[in-house]
Amino acid sequence: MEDTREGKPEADDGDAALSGNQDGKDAAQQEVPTSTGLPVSKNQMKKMMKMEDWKERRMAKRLKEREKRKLKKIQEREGMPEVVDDGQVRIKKRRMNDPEASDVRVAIDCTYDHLMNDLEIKKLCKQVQRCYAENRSLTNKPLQLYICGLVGRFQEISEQVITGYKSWDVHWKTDGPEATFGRDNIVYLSSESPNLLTELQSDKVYIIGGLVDHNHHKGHCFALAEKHGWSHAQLPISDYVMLRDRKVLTINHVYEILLAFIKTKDWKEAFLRVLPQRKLATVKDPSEAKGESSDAVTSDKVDLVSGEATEEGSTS
Ligand SMILES: C[S@@+](CC[C@H](N)C(=O)[O-])C[C@H]1O[C@@H](n2cnc3c(N)ncnc32)[C@H](O)[C@@H]1O
Repeated sequence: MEDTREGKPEADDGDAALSGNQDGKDAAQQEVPTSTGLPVSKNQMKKMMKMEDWKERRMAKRLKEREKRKLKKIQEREGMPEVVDDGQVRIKKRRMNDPEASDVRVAIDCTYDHLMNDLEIKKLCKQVQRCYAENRSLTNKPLQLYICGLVGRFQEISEQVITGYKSWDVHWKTDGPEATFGRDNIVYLSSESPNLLTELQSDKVYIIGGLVDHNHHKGHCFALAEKHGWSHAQLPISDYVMLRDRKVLTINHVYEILLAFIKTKDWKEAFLRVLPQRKLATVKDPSEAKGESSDAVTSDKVDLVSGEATEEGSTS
């Protein structure tokens, strides 16, 4: 079994960091605000970022191994070609202009710099990177992936954490969604919307809020869509599966669900493919789903373990 302790940074010695002279703090010990509102020293923030880095590397390694196993299975089943380049074996990746690519447009709206600290923007970059990797995977049919708001801290941090992002096969945009696509073409995705998404149309652009906020800004994107008069919709989760807790998903899970839906044309299959087992409480019978309309929107606010109504929590 993999030794997950390998390369793990030292545990947070926040107490030590805080035990210095509080009056004469040096630069490294100065406090910086966090999204929780609790101040932490620069040292602690550095350690948190290091720990985060380590977790991401470990996760990336696992994902890579999982992807390798997945691809091997596909190759065995479908005989997908491996491209041999300078003696290196590479797996051919999908491109957005492949003949089999979808013309459905999905954009990640990265205009929320002002609501995130550096660590959260870094997580956003990683989730965007995951969306891109999934878009290129042979297991999927690529969507037209747009990334809006490539300016400011999002751009600076992307440059630090994503090697070679400029040459990615995505549509990079500096403006926000309305300036890029026009008000009438937008469907902003939000778990708070009372509308359920049923189909994906090529004349619309489906916007995912690029906001990693651990739900500190609950309902922010929905309020924004309402304010600007943009159409909005939530994924039809409640019609097909019951979640253990909240239905606010990560950016990459939302993107992967859209990819899976484009591939399978089946929402239930898309949710089951993407949502982690631990998130699922139960799977609905499709006949139950038929005829359920927006009433179903409220049904997953019932905790299936306790049977009580829950306040949606936050991890995204
Ligand atoms: C981590 S969530 C951000 C939550 C944030 N508090 C907000 O106001 O949107 C990232 C984005 O994923 C999309 N999203 C998450 N769960 C969703 C759901 N159940 N249905 C539709 N979109 C969802 C939304 O576009 C959301 O802005």
